[in-house]
Amino acid sequence: MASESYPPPFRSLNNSTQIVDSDEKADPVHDLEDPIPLVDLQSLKLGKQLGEACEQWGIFRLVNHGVPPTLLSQLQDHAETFFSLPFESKQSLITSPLSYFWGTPALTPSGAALHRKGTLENINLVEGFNVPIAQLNQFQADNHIVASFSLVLEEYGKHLARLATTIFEAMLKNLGLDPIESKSNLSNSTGSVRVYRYPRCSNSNSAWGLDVHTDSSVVSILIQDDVGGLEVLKDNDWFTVKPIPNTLIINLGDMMQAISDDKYKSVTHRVKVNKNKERISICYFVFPGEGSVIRSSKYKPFTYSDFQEQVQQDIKTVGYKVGLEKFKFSEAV
Ligand SMILES: O=C(O)CCC(=O)C(=O)O
Ligand SMILES: [Fe+2]
Repeated sequence: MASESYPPPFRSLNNSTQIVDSDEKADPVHDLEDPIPLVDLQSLKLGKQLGEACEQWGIFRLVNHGVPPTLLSQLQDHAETFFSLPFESKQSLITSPLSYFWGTPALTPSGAALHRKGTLENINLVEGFNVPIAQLNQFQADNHIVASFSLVLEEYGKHLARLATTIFEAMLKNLGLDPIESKSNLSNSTGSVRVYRYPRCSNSNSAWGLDVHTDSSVVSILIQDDVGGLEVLKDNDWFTVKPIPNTLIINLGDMMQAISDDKYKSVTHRVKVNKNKERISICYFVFPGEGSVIRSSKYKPFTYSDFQEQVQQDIKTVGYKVGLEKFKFSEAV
């Protein structure tokens, strides 16, 4: 892979003079066959499988999801082609309402990278671009690589909206929540796709692809290539989310944890970089509608924009996202 495709600070990551030490980071990771619960979208037992996975893990693997395997492989091929373009071309080709970023997954509402307090010595080894799906039709793509990628993303976006709605409705049913009252807590017009590339890094202990975090979304829907690196926390143990072709990974985010009154978990996860291979993943995040208030017994009523504002402020001042804790009834704001 031509190193000029990488953001400049990533170009020395495979420098052979770097010390390569053991593969293990501080905490051990369980590398079981496939620990992640499986949910079959076509199964009559969907509600039961889903409820258990959401309560115990906050993440599950979705099968029989109806996204054609050809579409999934097209997405992967387009992402590889795009990321291998020179860094400067990627910066100039991705224009508003899309945005290109690297070094952090934290973005401002307009899509610019939001660098944390005390950063640069502490960057995440990731580059990507953000695509607000509802605004994709406003994107002027003059370059043919980007234009054909955006058509594939538009097609994928329709499947993602369908899946997010189906899963959300099944979760509401499982929680015994009123589907009409809770409907606005998921709005597909807020959906955005992030396409990521994680560089390979000979010293994979030196930095993370993505630091430990929870997603702020209602749900996130993720596909990954065959490299692996995503790890999730359950009951103080880390587990690898293996790459399994044609399966989708569904993560619950902070909004869903609050909507469920803490019955469901917003899963804690992180991404490790690989010593030998770069990795591509494509993630969809969907949020409550604008002005939609989340009410529960654990948290003060809040909207997603209240939450997002608080997160941005915390990243700038404390250096990390504090998250739902800030909205707990017992917390002083
Ligand atoms: O790349 C991945 O596997 C996960 C990405 C992720 O966790 C995120 O964007 O929030
Ligand atoms: Fe995440």
